Amino acid sequence: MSSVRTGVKICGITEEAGLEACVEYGADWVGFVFFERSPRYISALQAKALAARVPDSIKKVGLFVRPDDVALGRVLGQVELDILQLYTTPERALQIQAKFGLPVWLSIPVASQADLPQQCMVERLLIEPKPPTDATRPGGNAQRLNWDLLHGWKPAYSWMLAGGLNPENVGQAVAIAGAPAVDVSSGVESAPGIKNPDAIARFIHNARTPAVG
Ligand SMILES: O=C(O)c1ccccc1N[C@@H]1O[C@H](COP(=O)(O)O)[C@@H](O)[C@H]1O
Repeated sequence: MSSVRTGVKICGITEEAGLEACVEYGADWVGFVFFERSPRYISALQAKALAARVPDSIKKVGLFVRPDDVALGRVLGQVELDILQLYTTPERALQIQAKFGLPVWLSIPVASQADLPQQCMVERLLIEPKPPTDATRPGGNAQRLNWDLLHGWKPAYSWMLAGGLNPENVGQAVAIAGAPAVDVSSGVESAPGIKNPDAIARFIHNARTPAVG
C-alpha cells in the first residue's frame, strides 16, 4: 500500500463557502467550470472574484469543453488560472497548451483497459468513465469507473481519477486504483452546483486515509 499523500481536486466551485472549505481542509486544486450547460458553470467575472480568495498553495484549474481560442482568451484575460482541464482531442489539447502557455490536463473517457493511454503529451491525464450516451455533459455526472480496470496500472506519467467519487467511496477507490490524485464534483454537493463543506472535509480526509479490506 502506498504512503504517498493523495492529491485532491475539488471541482465546480461556485460560491465562497465551498471555496473556504477547500482552503480549510487542504485541497490541492480547485476547479472552476466554464461550460454553460453545467449546473456548476460560472462566468469569468464570478471566477475572478473567487480566484482572488485562493491562496498560492492551491492551484486554480479552469475546466473547458471543446473551447475555441476566443473563449479561452476571454476567460484567461479576466481570471488568473494555473491549469486548463480540457475535454477535447489530444491534438487540440497540445495546440492549446502551446498557444496559451499553461499546463493542460486532458480528460480521457475510459470504458475498458484498451482505453488507457500508453503515453501523455500534456501535464496530466484525467481518467474518467465514458459518459452515458444521453448525457448533456462529458463529466460531472456522478458516474463511476470500474476501479478494478486500473488495479496494478502504473503509467510513467501523471494522472488523476475522476467520476462518481464521494466521501464514502474515495478511500476504496484510491486503494484499488492506486490513484495518485482524485477529482470530485457531484459527490461533495448538497445540491447541483452547491458544495457541502462537511462533505469536502470528509472527502479530503478519506482520500488521504488508505482504506483496508
Ligand atoms: O462538473 C461538471 O459539471 C462538468 C461538466 C463538464 C465536464 C466535466 C465536468 N466535471 C468533471 O467531471 C468529473 C467527475 O465529476 P463527478 O465527481 O462525477 O461529478 C470531475 O473531473 C469534474 O472535474
